[in-house]
This record gives sequence, structure tokens and C-alpha cells, in this order.
Amino acid sequence: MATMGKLWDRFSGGLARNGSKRKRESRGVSEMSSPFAKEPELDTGDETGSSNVATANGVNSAEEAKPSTPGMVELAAIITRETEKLDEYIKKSGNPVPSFDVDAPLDFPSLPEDIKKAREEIVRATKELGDLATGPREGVRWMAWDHNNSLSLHAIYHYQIAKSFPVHETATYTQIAEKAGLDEVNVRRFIRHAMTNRIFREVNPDVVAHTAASRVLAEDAVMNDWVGFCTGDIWPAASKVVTALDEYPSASEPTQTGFCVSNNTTNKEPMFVTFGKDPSRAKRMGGAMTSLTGGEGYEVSYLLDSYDWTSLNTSQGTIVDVGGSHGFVCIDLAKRFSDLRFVVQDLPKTVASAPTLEGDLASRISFQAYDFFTPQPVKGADVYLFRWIFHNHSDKYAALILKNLIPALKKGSKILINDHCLQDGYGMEKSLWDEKIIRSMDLVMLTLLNARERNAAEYKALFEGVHSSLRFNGVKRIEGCRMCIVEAVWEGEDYGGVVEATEEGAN
Ligand SMILES: C[S@@+](CC[C@H](N)C(=O)[O-])C[C@H]1O[C@@H](n2cnc3c(N)ncnc32)[C@H](O)[C@@H]1O
Repeated sequence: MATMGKLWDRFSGGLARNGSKRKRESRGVSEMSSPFAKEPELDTGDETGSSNVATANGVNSAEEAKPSTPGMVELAAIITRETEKLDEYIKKSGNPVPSFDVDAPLDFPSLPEDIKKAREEIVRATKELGDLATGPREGVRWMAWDHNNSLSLHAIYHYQIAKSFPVHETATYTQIAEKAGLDEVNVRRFIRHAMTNRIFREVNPDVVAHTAASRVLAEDAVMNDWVGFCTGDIWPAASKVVTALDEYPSASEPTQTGFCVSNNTTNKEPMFVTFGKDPSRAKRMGGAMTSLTGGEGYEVSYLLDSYDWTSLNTSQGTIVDVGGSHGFVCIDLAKRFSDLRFVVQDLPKTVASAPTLEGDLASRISFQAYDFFTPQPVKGADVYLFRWIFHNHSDKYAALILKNLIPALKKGSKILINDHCLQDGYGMEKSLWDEKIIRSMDLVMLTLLNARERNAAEYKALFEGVHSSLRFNGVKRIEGCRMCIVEAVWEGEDYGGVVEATEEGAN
């Protein structure tokens, strides 16, 4: 049976790339001693996004509300220009050209920064042009039918239709129906709907062949888990979010979610407990998370490269990785910085299954069973790191985690959060692609856990709401990375007294 710890471990994801580059405010932040001081461009949460600008009576003026949409011809020109760049790069680099064909590459090759931007611009501009050409009324009409994509995908997943015939062969609807154990009429309608999304194609009347997208479903186990989790668990839960909100408008308890309503577990248990009782669902969610976070932009190297660990190493600092799972972040840090010491904290079952370390790593990294809703036992560490922790919690519980940390902090202790960070206001103008994904992730967090993604201002409010001596330093958005680094510093007195951080209670 999957443990709670393992399930939490798998539950992470989402995206926040290409962040806004905001200058630090003149409130003394840059003079403070912070590893962030090396990095001048931080999102300090003090500025509001342009879409938040309101008049004195709280109503946006018509001028402010006017969107700045380029014309259709201008968009078409952007698409042509950027497509030429991308196409030229792909051909010159000898990569196969993008196609829907069954043998087409399933992912884009790793692209240089300018070509990556060209690709993003094509996706943004084609969507914008398509939306303009569709028109608002038609757009809304068909948007409200988006769940049919989930329906055909769910059926293909559930009846294993993509695996029902080899990827380089064809099959009739009759043959597929026989294999799937479903009647032919329904097989045909699901597949023909999926074809509108380029999943399968009909090569002759009633004869089906694979496409690149159906090959993904036939061959990629974790993508299948992703589809199964999204259509089998998230989708029914999402349809109950409004029901849950009607009953529990504060949306702060993980036992009062759309997920709980759809699973008849309201006020009984949160999602992770439900999944802990069902190994197949737990395994599927684990695969789904692997599919999401295993890709480009989630590498731990971004965290290692984008923070001033060197200064901490020079002062032989101690890092506590709260909810650190099996310590893989600390292991990577320890390999690169020889004088840092670490305590990896997690729930007892996760700690019990942690790998046994040897040699230098064993002498510098200790594991400790700890529940972050109880007082922090490691006093006076230099950094308390929370990676993929805060987005799993509503403000109420995020604040509780911080409150339990305060009695352990010494003056200057840093709280480091490595997680998503929403753009201030609305970030669509910067990157529709990123904005759509992170906004969707935010809704998924609401659906499953009553948890949330946060922007810089919300992180700032979270810290300041917990204690006036917790000073928010800002959010660092890392180019190419889908996660951000959020930092706060404790400026109050040494609450717990400075003691040897790795000694107390660590094993
Ligand atoms: C999404 S995972 C993140 C793991 C790791 N920090 C990383 O970067 O991948 C969340 C982690 O928090 C742990 N966790 C969940 N609830 C906890 C609690 N109350 N106290 C301590 N750890 C907890 C889980 O066991 C899991 O390892």
C-alpha cells in the first residue's frame, strides 16, 4: 500500500516560467544580507499587475479595460516570421520536422533560447488569431463543451483503445470494439471525436491508423497515468468544486473539496488518505506526477544554480529540508558544497524508507521524522527549505507551518520556498502558454486539496500575516525553470536560542 509520504512526494507540478522582471523596491531590501542580494531583479510583491489598476471608486476605467490586441494580419505576420525561424533551426540542426505522423518525434528537441521564444510566440499568436477568427460567441459556445475532450480521452484510456492494435498497423472499428469489449457504435464515436484532436486518423472508411498522439497513449505509461488521473480523478472532482464552495465558501479545509464531494469523503478524509487506501489510484497519481514534473524546467539544478549556496558553504551553514522526502535535493547540494550540513525532515514512513547514505554524505546529512504542523525541533539553522510544500496547502495551513517554525528561528535564519509563483495580476500578455498552465494548476489545487498557487504579493502577505519580524525578500523567477525561489528572513530575536542545528533530535 502506498504511504501518505510517498503520495505527497509524488504530488507536485505546475509551471511558472518567464517571470516578470521587477526591480527591488527602495525599502532597504538590497542592503540586507541575503543570498538574493546578488540578484537585482526580484518580484517583491509590492507592485500590482496592470490589470489590477483601478480608479478611486474601485472601477477600472474603460481606457484601462481596453485590450491591446494586434490585428489579424499583424498576428499572421508574427506567425510567419517566427515559424520561419523555428523551421530554419529545425532543418539546419538536422532534427525531424514536426508532424502528426505516427513516427513523428513526440517532443520538441531542446532549443536555444531565441528559438524557444519563437516557438512560444507561434503558439501564442496562433491561439490569438484562431480566437479572433472564431469570434466571442462561438468561442464561448464551444469552450463550454471542452469536457468532451476529457470524455473521449477517458474512454480511450479506460478501454485501452490506443493499445488495441500495433502502432504501425491499422484496425477496423469492429476489431477495436472486440478488443476493447465495447460496442462498435460507441468505439466509433469516441475515436472519431478523438480524431478531431489528432488522436488516431481514419485512413479508409472505418479503418483506423495511429497518429503521433495516439502512439503516446499506446506507449507512454506515465502519460497514460496522467490521462487517467486527470480524466478519472480530477475531472469528476472539478465538477463538484462549486458544490463544495456553496457549502464551504472559505475553501480552507482539505476535507471540504470538490474531490471529497465526488468521493463521498467530505469532512472525513483528505485526498491523500483516500488514495492511500487504493494502491492502484495512488500508483496512477504517482505516474501522473512523474509525467508532469519529469520534464524540462523542473530540474533540481535550477535551485542549485540560482541561490547563493557558496556563502552558506563558506560559513559552514546548516540547511533543514522540511518535507524533503528522501533527501535528493540535499544530496545534490552536499555533492557540490562540501562544508554544508543538512537535516532532511519528513513523515516517519518516508524517513524510514530513505536510502542509507555512506561516507562524507552520511556525516553531513541526517534524516529526522517530523510533522511540519508541530514545533520545529531543529533550532537556529541558516536555511529552512520547503520545496513543493506550500502549494499543497491553503493559507490557513501554510500559516500554521510557518508558525511552527518561528520558535526555532535565529536572527537571520532564511525561509526558502521552491515552488510555483503566479504572475502578479494576469500574466497572459507575457506568456499565454505558461499562464494557462499555472492558472489550471491553481484550479487543480483548489479542486483536490483546497490548496493554492500564490503570487509574490500573496507570499508576502502570508509571511507578514504570520509575524511582523518575518520579512519577505522577494521571489526569484528563473529563466527556463518552471519553479521560483521565494525567500523570507527572520529579523526577530533568537526564539529557540542558537544551538547546534544538526544535533537536536536528528538521527
Ligand atoms: C510534494 S512532496 C515534496 C518532496 C520534496 N521536497 C521535493 O522537492 O520533491 C511533499 C513532501 O512533504 C512530506 N509531507 C507531507 N506532509 C508532511 C508533514 N505534515 N510533515 C512533514 N512532511 C510532510 C511528504 O511526505 C513529501 O515527502
